[in-house]
Amino acid sequence: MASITDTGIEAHERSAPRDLQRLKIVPARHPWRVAGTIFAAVVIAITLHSIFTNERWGWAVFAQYFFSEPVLAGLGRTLLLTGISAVIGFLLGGLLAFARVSKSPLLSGLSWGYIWLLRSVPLIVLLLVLNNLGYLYASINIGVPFTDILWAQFDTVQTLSPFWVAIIGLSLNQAAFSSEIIRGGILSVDQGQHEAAAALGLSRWRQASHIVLPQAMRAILPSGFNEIIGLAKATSIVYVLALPELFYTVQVIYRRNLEVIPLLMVATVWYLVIMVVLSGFQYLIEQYYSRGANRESLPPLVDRLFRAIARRDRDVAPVAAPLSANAQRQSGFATDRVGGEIAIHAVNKFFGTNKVLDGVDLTVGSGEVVAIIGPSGAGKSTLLRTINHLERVDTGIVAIDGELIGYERRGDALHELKEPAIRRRRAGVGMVFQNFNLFPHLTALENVIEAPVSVAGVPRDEAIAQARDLLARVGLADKADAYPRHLSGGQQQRVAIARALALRPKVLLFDEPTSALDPELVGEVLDVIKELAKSGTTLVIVTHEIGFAREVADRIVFMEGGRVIEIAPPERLFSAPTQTRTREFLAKVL
Ligand SMILES: Nc1ncnc2c1ncn2[C@@H]1O[C@H](COP(=O)(O)OP(=O)(O)OP(=O)(O)O)[C@@H](O)[C@H]1O
Repeated sequence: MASITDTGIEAHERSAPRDLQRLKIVPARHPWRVAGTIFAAVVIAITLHSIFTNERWGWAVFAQYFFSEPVLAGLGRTLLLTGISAVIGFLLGGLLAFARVSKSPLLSGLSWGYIWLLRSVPLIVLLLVLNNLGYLYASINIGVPFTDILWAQFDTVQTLSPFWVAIIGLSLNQAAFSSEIIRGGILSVDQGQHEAAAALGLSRWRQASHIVLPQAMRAILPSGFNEIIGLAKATSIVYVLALPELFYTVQVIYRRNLEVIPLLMVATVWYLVIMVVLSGFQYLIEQYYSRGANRESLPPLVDRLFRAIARRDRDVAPVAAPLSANAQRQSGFATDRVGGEIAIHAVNKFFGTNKVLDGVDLTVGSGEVVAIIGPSGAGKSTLLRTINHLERVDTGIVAIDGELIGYERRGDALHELKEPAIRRRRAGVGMVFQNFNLFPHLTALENVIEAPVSVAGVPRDEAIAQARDLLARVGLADKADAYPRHLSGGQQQRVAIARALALRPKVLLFDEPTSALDPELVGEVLDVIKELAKSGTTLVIVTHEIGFAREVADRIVFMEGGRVIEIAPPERLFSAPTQTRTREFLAKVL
């Protein structure tokens, strides 16, 4: 009989691997794969043999012209046209993409019209029209339109040389296509990323450049490089302008010496070289933007190189800025914080015809911990999101310490504030989301310092020291340089809590902070929130963890159908609820 050891593993189960170790491993045979490989090798050998032994390919002529001066000059022009048009095209394309996704119908419409027009007109037609612009407009005037004021005047034909016509035509055409690629990348970024950035108070520009675009790049790069490779080849179309780029140059030569094939090979091999170089760049840039995107880490050397490029080494070297012994020992949060007072009065909110908040009144005192519970669809998350104005209310007011977050009172009217003002007021309200919404391309440390550096203007070194301290407090001192995808769900949520705390908020909102976690990870997040509850920060927690709500909250709010049904301290609400609906709900969940 197999014996049970102290570790609980039966003896025969432990001895089995030892038997297996003696066995020889025989790899599976794949005869068809071998046959296919031999066939492919034979085809390649025959092709190469034919190419290099058939004199008609004219390799001697090829060698004579490959590095010849006119060919190299043509190659230079091709590279210049590709490089300049790609840069202008993608910059203009980026502006068009942001205009297209903007909330201004005029900007969006203008962008749509441009893309529609330029994608419809064949490139060759565009180039020829631009080349004949001098016929339509004899001069280019710079001044004030519809007046006689004129600062400068240029002759169109003289100014627009074939080279500049080619640059303008290729760039305008490229912009239309690349804008759609960039828009696709922007749309691929999860909505939660925008919300997390907004909740941290990041400016529009910072959101776009540091949060959205780096993540969008993963979707943009493969199609973007396709476009650039296409552009490198499409430059040959400028032969219609008699501009001697690579292809036009070899055409001129073979018309003279009739060595068509060798000269076409000269152009082909140079195009192949360009493609190899571009593909190499594409690989490196794709690797750079895949930091943190995959579960697997990058090879250590590549990772170190990229960190050095991003000047992040000093941020993440675990021994360079060790945690102070004091911080290592700390497990709780400073208890001298002054929490904000939240006043929610007569708030109504519709989604279409669905009334999701119905006359909600609630005040939360400074430093109080309030848990909101209720059935699914009760409006709990929506109410929470109105507190930091991620959700606009239709009527009613939400104020923190007497200050309305999204509005300004002028006389009898509430005027909606512009984004920068809302962002400033939001800085006092931290938010932790159900799905964490950490920025996946930034390490844990970089996630935490993002708002202090870019919103509060804290010097970077100071922000890093504070962030290390915060990460230590949530038990993640050793994970500062880990990307979110390399952390467990519970660890990610604790980083999210550290990030929300980094701006020292007066109020902290938790939107079902443990719903996305496996049961064994829930405890570690709840422990951090319990510590926070003692710190004096006002906490509002939407949760389905009834036991936790009972333990941590000063008061429990029960909601249903968009209305607050009952508010009471936990000991009263759970033992003697006054409302029938509360009783029915608790009977189901307790
Ligand atoms: N962006 C939206 N557009 C339309 N309807 C929405 C939107 N967000 C929420 N709702 C609706 O508003 C109601 C309240 O949703 P909310 O997420 O606030 O509920 P909840 O109490 O937090 O539910 P749960 O516990 O399941 O998360 C639901 O009927 C939901 O379908």
